[in-house]
Amino acid sequence: MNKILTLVLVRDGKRILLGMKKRGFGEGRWNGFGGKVEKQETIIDGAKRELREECGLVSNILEKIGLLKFEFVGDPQLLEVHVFTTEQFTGAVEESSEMRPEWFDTTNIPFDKMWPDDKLWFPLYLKGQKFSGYFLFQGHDNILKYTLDEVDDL
Ligand SMILES: Nc1ncnc2c1[nH]c(=O)n2[C@H]1C[C@H](O)[C@@H](COP(=O)(O)OP(=O)(O)OP(=O)(O)O)O1
Ligand SMILES: [Mg+2]
Ligand SMILES: [Mg+2]
Repeated sequence: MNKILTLVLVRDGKRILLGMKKRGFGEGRWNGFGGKVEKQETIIDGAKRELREECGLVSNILEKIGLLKFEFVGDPQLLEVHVFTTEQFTGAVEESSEMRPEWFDTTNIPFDKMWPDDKLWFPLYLKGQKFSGYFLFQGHDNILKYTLDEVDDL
């Protein structure tokens, strides 16, 4: 069975909020906010919870914009990441034990310090296009092959 995760990208006009991952999977990389969906919660509730836990923001209006599947050579379990965005949120941005948040201009996204797939699908996200992708990784730095499609519905 796939491992289900969420990823939330917070926008404020031309700025995007990213977090520097301080520990665990993806440590040292900028990313949106998210994580594992727990057994008793829906995917969207998991996304809202992770957003609140990791950067202090509360949003009840998350738009689903992408579905990304990741496979790692030698690991039979696929990661299934449900990607959301929001421009409507309350609360104050706060650093958590997992993430150090920072606003970036959308013309200055730090792709060299992000997961390597991000530079492939972020342009679709930034132009408002929904997407679905699959990436086969060798280790955490090399994409061996991938597919990425623009979709109307997720
Ligand atoms: N390749 C790639 N690109 C972009 N984003 C991601 C990946 N792989 C990923 O896993 N992710 C995203 C999906 C999630 O938002 C995080 C990974 O989840 P993680 O933060 O480790 O899970 P949590 O549940 O928050 O962690 P703990 O609370 O258990 O420490 O990265
Ligand atoms: Mg997380
Ligand atoms: Mg978390």
